Amino acid sequence: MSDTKEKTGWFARLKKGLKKTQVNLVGIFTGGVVDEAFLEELEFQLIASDVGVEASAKILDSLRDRIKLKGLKTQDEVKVALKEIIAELLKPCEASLDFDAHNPLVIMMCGVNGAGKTTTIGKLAKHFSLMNKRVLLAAADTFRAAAREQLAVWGERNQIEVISQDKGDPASVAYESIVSGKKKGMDIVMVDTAGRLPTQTNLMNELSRIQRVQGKAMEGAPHASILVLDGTNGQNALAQVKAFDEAAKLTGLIITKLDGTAKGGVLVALACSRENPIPIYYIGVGETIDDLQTFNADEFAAALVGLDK
Ligand SMILES: Nc1nc2c(ncn2[C@@H]2O[C@H](COP(=O)(O)OP(=O)(O)OP(=O)(O)O)[C@@H](O)[C@H]2O)c(=O)[nH]1
Repeated sequence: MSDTKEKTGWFARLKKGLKKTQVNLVGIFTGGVVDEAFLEELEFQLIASDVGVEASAKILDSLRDRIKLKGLKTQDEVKVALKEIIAELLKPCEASLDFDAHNPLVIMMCGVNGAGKTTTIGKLAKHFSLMNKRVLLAAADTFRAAAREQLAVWGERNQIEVISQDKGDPASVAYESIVSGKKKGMDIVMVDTAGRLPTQTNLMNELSRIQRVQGKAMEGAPHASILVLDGTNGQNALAQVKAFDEAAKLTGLIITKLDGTAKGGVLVALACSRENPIPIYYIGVGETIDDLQTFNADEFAAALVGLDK
């Protein structure tokens, strides 16, 4: 995830992944004049990319100021300014996990059904073990047998230990995994939880319980409480963040499937949705392990408007 060659490869993948979102946004930069009609069309396309009405208005205000201040004339100049404004808005969301803060670092993943939790855990576990971290997985999705099996098969293939219980209590799977992780000197314990909808009150309460119980196994656990969001959900992500934050005290987000959607602008909406936006740890633009990378505001903004870094 670090050297320049890998980074270049990732940027190309990110740009390709965001193609569907880019198409409409980039399509309006035809080299014509920068007039009111052009700016209104740009605002419309931002809204269509799920940037949201408020965030789009904010971007356009800043853009108009910059056009005046810097005397921008061409659409190319406006595109660069647009990229800079989006990058500035996204910057507060940049964050990385602090692997040295706790031993083990306990990470809990939650989200709606099919958001990509289990596959993301698999990709991250692999990334972490390539960083020479010892990883333990807790299959606290006791609801769906297939999810447990998916994690078990994956763990076996990658020589990563997975703790699970047949029809067990998810909170106790999480608890026991942390105790075991401490005993075995693991660096990271990752807890998978069952998919649930914000409207399923009993399941959201269960998530709160899974979260609370971890603190009994280790002070401050889970140290990272991550909501995995399906990028194709667009603006619905905002409601999911609110509900899961209330239930699981989120520390960060991972946004998957940005390759399958024209709604990639939702990251800007998330960044603008509150004064202290929830950090974005990783984003996913495909099915392979290399398609999940740390979130970088500059790269994302450039890829979104179809510019090079
Ligand atoms: N195209 C694409 N597909 C992805 C990405 N991330 C995950 N997926 C796919 O999304 C599907 C659902 O992923 P899962 O990991 O099973 O989702 P989950 O959240 O664990 O599902 P539940 O256990 O039902 O809640 C799988 O087919 C993944 O391969 C991504 O970034 N891009």
